[in-house]
Formats: sequence, C-alpha cells, structure tokens
Amino acid sequence: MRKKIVAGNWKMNGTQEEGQKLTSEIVNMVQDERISDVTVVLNPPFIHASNVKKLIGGVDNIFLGGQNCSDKESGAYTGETSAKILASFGAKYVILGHSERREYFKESNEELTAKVKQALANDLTPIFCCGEPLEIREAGTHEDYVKEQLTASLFGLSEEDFSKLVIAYEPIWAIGTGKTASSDQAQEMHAAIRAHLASKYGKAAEETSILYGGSCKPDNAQEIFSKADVDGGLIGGASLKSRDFVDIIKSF
Ligand SMILES: O=C[C@H](O)COP(=O)(O)O
Repeated sequence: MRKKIVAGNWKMNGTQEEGQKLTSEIVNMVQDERISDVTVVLNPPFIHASNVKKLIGGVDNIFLGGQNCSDKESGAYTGETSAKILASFGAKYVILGHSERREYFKESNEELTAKVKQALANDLTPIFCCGEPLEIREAGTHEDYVKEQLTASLFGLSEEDFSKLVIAYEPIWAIGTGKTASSDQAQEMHAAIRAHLASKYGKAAEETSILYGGSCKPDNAQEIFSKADVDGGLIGGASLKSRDFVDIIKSF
C-alpha cells in the first residue's frame, strides 16, 4: 500500500506569529477530526523549523519538512542550509527540485542529484519535483520532458535509495495560476512517471508515492486524489489557510 501524503509548501510566506497560528490550527484540526491515515508534512521557511516542530509535538502523522537543502555537506556557503542541519531540527522530509528553485536559482539536474544524496545521507525523505512549462505542454512533449528530468537526476541512485523517495508532479502552468490540471491529465502523467520509474527500478516504483501539485484546492482535491496513480498533493497557496489545507487532507 502506497503512503498517502499531503505536504504544504509555505514558500516564502508567514511571519513567526502567522506560522505558529497556522501550525497550531492544523495540528488541532488533524487531531480533533481524527485524521490518522494521511501523512501530513509542513514545509515552512527554514527559520520556522523549531517553532513548527515544537507545535507538532508528538502527533504521529504530522512531520516537519524543508523546502530545499544544500548539495554540500557543510562549510563556507553563506545563506545555505544543509540536510544535516535540517535533520537536526527534527525535519523528516525535504522538497527538492521545485520549479521555482530550478527557474530562479538555476538548479541543475546534477546539483539536484547531489541534494538528493545529501538528504538521504541525513535520513530525510526527498519530495522530488518534476513538471513541464506551458510551452512544452502545448508542444505535446511533456511526457518526454518530465521523464528526462527524472532520468537525469535520479537514475544513478541505487534501488535502495530510490525506494526512499517521494515524487511530486507539478505542471508549471498550474502552479499558483488557479489553472489546475484535470484529474485525467494528472492521472495520465502520474501513470507515465510510474512506468518510467519502473523501467529502471521495477517493482519499487509501485511503492513510490507520487503527489500532484498545482492549484490543488478543497474543491478539486477529491477528484484528483481519486485517480489510481495520485497518492496525494504538494500544496502551495491553499496550505497557508488551515481550513483549506485540512479539507484537502480530508479529500482522500
Ligand atoms: O509546491 C507547491 C506548488 O508549487 C503548488 O502551488 P499552488 O498550490 O499555489 O499552485
């Protein structure tokens, strides 16, 4: 049985007070509404890590994650945060290769492989993002584009390492635009991603959770999550509103 996961990516949002309020509300709702069969991951900006971890407390199915980590182990890299530091604050997950990191910070496939290795070496589960821009979708080459992203960054991993990954498919044209992929478009891509991963890692790909991201909201999550190869969501905007985020979690 694949793990059902809903991860909230706060991106660069939330003051200390807002982050604490959001976390407390989510933690309370998940407990009061007895949600226990979905793994929930909160990915705040790094500086919120201790606050968020403290507020999650001992709740079994809510975890702290990062939005990125360095490809280096440690050293003179001003402004960077290593996987080791993140893990030492109690994080269990880390988003890697988000399209905003690829675009604005020019993260390359090779750099992402190094980040994945750093994460795994520090017992963090990478949530590895892939997804195509609008022009590639319009040209009809989106499957090949995404497969190439996965091949380039992940296919050098051992099967044991690969089996620890979570994949997030995020069509760039659907991120923050209010324009979500249809559930059929999501299923088509998730199935293609799984088949591609299986071509290299065989049965291990059957156990890999593949999350959908891109304008996922309470009113479309149920339809998207009902698809056979969609195992959850990576949620941006709607993860900043506790009620919306928890309603998405309840959409399974
Ligand atoms: O990481 C999350 C995604 O970029 C989706 O963002 P969004 O839900 O605001 O479209």
